[in-house]
Amino acid sequence: MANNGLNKKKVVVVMVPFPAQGHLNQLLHLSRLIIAYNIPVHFACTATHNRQAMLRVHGWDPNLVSNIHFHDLKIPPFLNPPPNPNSPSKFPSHLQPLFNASLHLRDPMASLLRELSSRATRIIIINDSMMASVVQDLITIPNAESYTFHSVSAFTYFLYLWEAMGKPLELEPNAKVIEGTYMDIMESLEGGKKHWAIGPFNPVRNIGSNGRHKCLEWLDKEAPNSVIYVSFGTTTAMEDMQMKELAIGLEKSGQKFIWVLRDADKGDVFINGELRKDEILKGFEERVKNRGMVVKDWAPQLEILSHPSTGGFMSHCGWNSCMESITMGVPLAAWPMASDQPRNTVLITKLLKVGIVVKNWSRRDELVPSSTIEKAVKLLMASKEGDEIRKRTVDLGGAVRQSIEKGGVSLMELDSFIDHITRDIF
Ligand SMILES: O=c1ccn([C@@H]2O[C@H](COP(=O)(O)OP(=O)(O)O[C@H]3O[C@H](CO)[C@@H](O)[C@H](O)[C@H]3O)[C@@H](O)[C@H]2O)c(=O)[nH]1
Repeated sequence: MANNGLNKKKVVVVMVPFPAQGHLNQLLHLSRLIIAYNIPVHFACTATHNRQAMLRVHGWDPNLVSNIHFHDLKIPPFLNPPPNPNSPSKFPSHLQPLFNASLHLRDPMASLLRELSSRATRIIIINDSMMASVVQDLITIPNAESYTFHSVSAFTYFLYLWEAMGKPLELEPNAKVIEGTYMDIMESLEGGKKHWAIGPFNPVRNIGSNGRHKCLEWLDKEAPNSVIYVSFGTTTAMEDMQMKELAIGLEKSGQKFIWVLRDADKGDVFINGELRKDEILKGFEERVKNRGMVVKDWAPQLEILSHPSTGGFMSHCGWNSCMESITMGVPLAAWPMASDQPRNTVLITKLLKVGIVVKNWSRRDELVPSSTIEKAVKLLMASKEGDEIRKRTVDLGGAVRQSIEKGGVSLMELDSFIDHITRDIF
C-alpha cells in the first residue's frame, strides 16, 4: 500500500475515555500495552481528567513514555457537587453534570480526529462505550476506524444482553481463564460480531512507585497474608451509620487491616471537598493503631494488593478492583454498591469462587451490621475455608499472569487486535 507522504505515521490510535477514574484507568493502561507494538497513542479527554489519569496510575509513569500524546480538550464549566452518602441509590449521580458536559467534547474531538487523520494512513479510534456520541463525526473521515471499549467484565456485558432477551441465567462454573465462556456466548448472541478479550491491563509484576506510601512500610512489618485491604473504589459514598458499623466490624474481627476511607470522587477531583470522617470515627484510629491503618488519601492499591502481607480485599467489586485483586492472587470479600458490581460479585463468588459475599444484593437497602462484617472478615482471613479460597485465587492469578506471557491466550488476543488494525499496511 502506498504511503502518502514521507512523514506520515502509518497507524495511530486515539483513545477516547469516559471521564471517570474506573474508565480513565483502563484506557491509559491499554495505551501502555499498545505502544509496546510501536504504535503511537493519542489520549484525548479534558485537561483535568488527563491530569487525574496520569497522576493516579500505578505501576508505571506515563510522563516517561514518549509515544503517548495527551490532548487536553475543552468543555464548558460544569457543576461539581459532592456525593450524597445518604442517597438510597449508590449510583454516583453527583457526576451527572460532568457526564452531560463531556458530550461537548464532540466538536474538539472531531477537529483532533481530522488533524490526526491528515497525518496518518489509518487512525484507529478506541472509544469507551459511553462516549459513542462524542466520536460520531468519524464517519466523515475516510481513513478512520472505530472500536468500542467496554469497561465492564464480559460476564456483565453478556448478562445485559441475556437479561434484555428475558432469558434466565444458568451459571456455568467453567470459565476459561476468567470469562472466555461468556465471550463466546456473547459473540454468538451478537451475530458473530468480533470482540477481543484483552486484559488484565494493570501491570502484574515489579509494581513500584516514586516515593513509597506509608501504608507499604506498615505492610512490610506484617506477616504474609495477614492483612485485609478495605476499599470501595472511586464512586462510593457510605452513609455515616454504615461507616460506623464497618469500623466496629473491623475492630471486632481482631484481624489486621488497611481501610481506605475516602468519599466518592467529585467530577473534578482537584477541587477539594470536606472530610466528614473524623467526627464519625472518633477514637477508632487510636484504639486500633497497632492493628489497623486508615488511609485518607489516594492509596497505592496495586502495590498494596501485590504486597505479600495482603491476604484479602473487601471491595465493592468495581471491575478494576476485581481484576487487580485476581491478578495479584488476593481473594475478595464482596460488598457491591451499584452498576455492574452485583454481577461481578456473582462472577467472583459463584463462578470463579475467589471470594465471599459480605453484602447480599437482595437486601441492598439494609444496613450491613457490624456482626456480619466481623464474620466475613474472620471467614476470609482466619478460617480453613478462607485459606482454600485464597489458594484458588493464587492459582487463578497465576493462570491470568500466564495468559499475558508469550503463547498465552490474552496476549494472543492483543496480538490479533494489533494485526487487525495494522492489516495491509507495510
Ligand atoms: O485510593 C484508591 C482508590 C482507588 N484506586 C484505584 O481506582 C480504581 C477503581 O476502579 P474500580 O475498582 O473499577 O471502581 P470504580 O472507581 O467504582 O469504577 C467504576 O468503573 C468500573 C469500570 O467500568 C465499574 O466496574 C465500577 O462499577 C464503577 O463504579 C482501581 O484501579 C483502584 O486501583 C486506587 O488506586 N487508590
